[in-house]
Amino acid sequence: MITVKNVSKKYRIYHSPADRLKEIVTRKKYHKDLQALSGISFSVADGETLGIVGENGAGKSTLLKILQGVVIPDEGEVEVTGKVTGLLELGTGFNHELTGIENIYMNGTLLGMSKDEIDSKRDEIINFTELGDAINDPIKTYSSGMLMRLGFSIAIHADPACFLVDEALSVGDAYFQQKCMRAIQAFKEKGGSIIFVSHDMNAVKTLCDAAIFLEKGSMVNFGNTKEVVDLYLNVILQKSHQGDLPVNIQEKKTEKKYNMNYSETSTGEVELVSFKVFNEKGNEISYIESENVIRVVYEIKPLRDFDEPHYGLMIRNTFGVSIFETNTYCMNVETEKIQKDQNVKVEWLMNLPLSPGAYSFSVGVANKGFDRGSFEEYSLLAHDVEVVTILLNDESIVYGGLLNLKPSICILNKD
Ligand SMILES: Nc1ncnc2c1ncn2[C@@H]1O[C@H](COP(=O)(O)OP(=O)(O)OP(=O)(O)O)[C@@H](O)[C@H]1O
Repeated sequence: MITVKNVSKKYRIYHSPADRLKEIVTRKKYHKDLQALSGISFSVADGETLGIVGENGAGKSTLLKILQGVVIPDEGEVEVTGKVTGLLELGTGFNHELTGIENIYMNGTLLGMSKDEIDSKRDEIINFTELGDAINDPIKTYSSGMLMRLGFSIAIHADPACFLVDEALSVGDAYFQQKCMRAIQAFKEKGGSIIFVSHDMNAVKTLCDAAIFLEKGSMVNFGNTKEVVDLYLNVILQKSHQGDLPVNIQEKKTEKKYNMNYSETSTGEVELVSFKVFNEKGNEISYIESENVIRVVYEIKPLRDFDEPHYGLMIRNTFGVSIFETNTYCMNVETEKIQKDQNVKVEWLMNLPLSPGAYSFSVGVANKGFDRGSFEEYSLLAHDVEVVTILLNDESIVYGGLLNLKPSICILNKD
């Protein structure tokens, strides 16, 4: 169990090391303060995974360092039952002149392991790294991926109560990253808590039970992962929008025109008038068997003229993970200019080879596309306007995973 109460941290920024000295000698202020964290409070129960999201410089690493005891907060308290270890800033706690094995002893001791404990886990730690003979070489010869393998292996074997995971994990190759994720999952199943910092929103949604959105050191939101991540993505969208009007985020509650509660990021220049899903026979549906064709129809009302409008659709699973998303710009579909109050009906026809479950639909309208799918103006993003349940198709093969890729297979029996 981790409890963080009202934690704040200020850094002093000096232009040069000389300013630090001048300040001591003259007792005049030669620094400016940077509030890296203010008034952060949350708790993480045993077996729970908490995600932390936020833009660069939001204070995520500072918070992790405080939890690990590497940085002392100016105010507030952190209570941890047990040990906190993790993979922060590759190479911290390592001596680069020493070998991999020597560093296991040194770093293990720093993480609170006794010599006997390290002796007993030494082979397990080495085997997990799969570094082979390189474990006897000084770690100054290691690549960042090799350092990460060593750091992760020591940290996860140090018997922590809470494991901190940040972007350092991403320097590992795909094989080792998956191995780490399996080890983290096993740690969680044994009742360990995890704090996960990532810019990969799909990973946060899949792994975390709750999430925190940090902005400029303050907690903007703490709670349901999907809601926190959606809010974060909406804020990012607001910042990429270059139009004259600001994009506002609102929680919409409407009469049953479409789904009851959905969140909308909008400039107020486009309204979603209706949203419906039909089967092949033209009946409106809220459930359908997998691998059937659906027709999605939505109508929008522009409240101003658009020169280069584009229309998008996104399908997400119950974790909020995007299963498929695209738009007319990405599909190279030419669209016509639209004028104020001239409603537009957009129809999508597609097959849904998705595994059984509930899926939500989101609608986007933007103006002036560029690059591989960015827009100058994000006029409307209405999340989760409708939910459709996909039922098992008895005629389908039995498969696991998110969707049926309908493979063909060829087996050659050699004599
Ligand atoms: N040792 C330090 N001295 C001075 N300022 C610092 C120090 N460490 C961090 N900061 C500042 O504190 C703020 C928060 O930094 P932090 O590294 O915690 O952000 P972050 O959310 O982890 O960012 P990123 O996503 O880029 O890793 C930033 O403005 C950063 O410049």
